Amino acid sequence: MVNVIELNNVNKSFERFQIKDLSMSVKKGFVTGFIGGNGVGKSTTIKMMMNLLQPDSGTISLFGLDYAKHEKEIKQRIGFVYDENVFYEQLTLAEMKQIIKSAYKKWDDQLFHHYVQLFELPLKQKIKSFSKGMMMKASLTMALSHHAELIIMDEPTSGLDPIFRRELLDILHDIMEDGDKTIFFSTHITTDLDRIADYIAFIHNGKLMFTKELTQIEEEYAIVKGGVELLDRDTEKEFISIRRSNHGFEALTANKARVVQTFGDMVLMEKATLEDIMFYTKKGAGSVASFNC
Ligand SMILES: Nc1ncnc2c1ncn2[C@@H]1O[C@H](COP(=O)(O)OP(=O)(O)OP(=O)(O)O)[C@@H](O)[C@H]1O
Repeated sequence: MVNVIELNNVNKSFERFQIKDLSMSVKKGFVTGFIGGNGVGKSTTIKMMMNLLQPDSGTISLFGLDYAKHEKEIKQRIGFVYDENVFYEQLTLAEMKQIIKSAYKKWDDQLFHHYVQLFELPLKQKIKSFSKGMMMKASLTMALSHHAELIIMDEPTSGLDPIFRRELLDILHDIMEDGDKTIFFSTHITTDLDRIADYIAFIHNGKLMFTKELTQIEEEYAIVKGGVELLDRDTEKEFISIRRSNHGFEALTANKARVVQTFGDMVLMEKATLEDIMFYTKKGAGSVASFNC
């Protein structure tokens, strides 16, 4: 399988935060959701993928090319949606389009007008008067109008109402139909990913915890519930972190099969959502941890 994005041993330090030895790849022809809590390094990673920020060390390549020699070619092939306004606010959408259009060889006016209509965007209204949702729709329209092979989006669904979020996911789904496109996007709204993602990349405190197929996550992870008398120094090792209450414990495992071996039918197992995985990983922070509630 071809990788469209590859990061190898990437490090980036700010005063109070570090991306640590991050290696990850994004597969061509699939949707990868990039998840993690607030301030864990998602936007920093995406900015490095877009060459808006340079790593201190490590390598980054897109379509097998590096930015040092091929920046223009790479940027032509990417549709980028950023969670901040990147337009000139004094301009109308029609005027802004003329500027963006001139930067792309494969710009498609017909496609642009298709999305303008679909998203019900006003062409002649100044961008400064756009709502957050309209701004996101305008950003998407620009990103989708030049036949990009790779769509990279930082929090595209944040600030959107549930109906448009769902519509957006349908549009992304349609874009994937031809099999050649790749989508990589960060999100806090993990339930969106159930609808569309093939792979999940999970980052925590600047470290990549995993990139896995969504189906593999479902096979490996589970929430386990049982009585606290089942827990001791050995059995606790089965869990990423454990939540104890007066009624018993609830814990996240990344190895369902071993939990069955260890506990048999003395515990209950439920599907772990991506939110569960993020929550328990944060509580565990790398080592087995218990917390009370
Ligand atoms: N230019 C910068 N200078 C110093 N610190 C920075 C800079 N950019 C980001 N940071 C810090 O790096 C950390 C990670 O930020 P980043 O924006 O990558 O997180 P995120 O995962 O996208 O978070 P969120 O989901 O809240 O947007 C934060 O603590 C942030 O304050």
